[in-house]
Amino acid sequence: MGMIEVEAVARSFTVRRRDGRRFRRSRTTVRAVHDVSFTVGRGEFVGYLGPNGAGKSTTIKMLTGILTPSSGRVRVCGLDPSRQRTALARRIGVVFGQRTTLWWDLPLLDSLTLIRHLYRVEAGAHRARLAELTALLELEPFLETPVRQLSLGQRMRGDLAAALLHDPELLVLDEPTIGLDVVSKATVRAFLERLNTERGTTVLLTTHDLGDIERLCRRVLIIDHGRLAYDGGLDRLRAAVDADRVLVVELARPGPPVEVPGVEVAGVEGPRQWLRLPESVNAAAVVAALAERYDVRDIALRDADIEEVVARLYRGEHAYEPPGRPVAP
Ligand SMILES: Nc1ncnc2c1ncn2[C@@H]1O[C@H](COP(=O)(O)OP(=O)(O)OP(=O)(O)O)[C@@H](O)[C@H]1O
Repeated sequence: MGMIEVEAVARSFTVRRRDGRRFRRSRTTVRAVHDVSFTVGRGEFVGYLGPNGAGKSTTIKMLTGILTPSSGRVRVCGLDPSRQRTALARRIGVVFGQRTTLWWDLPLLDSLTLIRHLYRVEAGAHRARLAELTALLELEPFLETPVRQLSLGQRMRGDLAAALLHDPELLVLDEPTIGLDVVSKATVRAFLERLNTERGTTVLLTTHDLGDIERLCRRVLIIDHGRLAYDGGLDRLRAAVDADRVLVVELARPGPPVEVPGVEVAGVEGPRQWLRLPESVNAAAVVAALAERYDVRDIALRDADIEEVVARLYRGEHAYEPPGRPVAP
């Protein structure tokens, strides 16, 4: 059984639009999520990405029981989220980077204590877990500070603790590093990595931050216009969009495209040339061949970076086909 099971799920919204003329309204249907299927197994760390308005929040709301799907089937920890929302809340943790679940006017410690009653955690277990999370997230210096006075990074650490006090099997994160400084981001990422590898907590992470993805996710799902555009490893994502590495060669002087077996010149600009290296070609051999035949000033190998890969995918330059099921145009 998967920790998260999403089967042919769709969710649409009816929106009323006011026409130019007064009192006239027209209804249109927005398909926020359209025929999405995926399974997340226990212990996975999965990134859920897509451009603005793609349907990420709608999916997360269906997984946490805030929204009911228009059609299809959702199971999280074996439960139907919209029907068994309270039971599910005891088994999952949810953090929205843009808003806090902590009590604004109370010291952080009071919030974390109150949460025990919300989830009906036994006092001894709560005390132990609070001590553990306080150490891991370095909360000690600001436990007595009212939440409103915390920095964004401190507040996020507090929110993570709040979401994890009842030791959930699954943690769902919506933009947890948004607006954080470099140091706070690093702390949060290191913590999430430990949570997943050492405690085995399953994590589903929505983010626009590709650093989060590269650092943490072994698998990514990409949603675009409400449809799943990709489901696979980070490496396969890179490979699917562009298997080629690019060699940037700086020659002593401008000239015609260089000729090296197995290599295609993708661009020439004065003395600089861009060479595509298919995966099968050994970069060192190409560099050696170039140095032998040409007057080379500089050479740099550039890996396709994930940012570029995802951007291309968003622009639809690569269509993902789920196994056995072609994607409709
Ligand atoms: N309650 C709603 N009523 C009407 N339309 C909605 C509602 N919620 C979402 N939508 C629409 O559904 C689509 C998907 O929205 P959603 O918030 O899921 O996207 P997202 O991927 O989370 O985007 P972002 O990265 O900007 O948060 C959008 O077109 C949005 O306008």
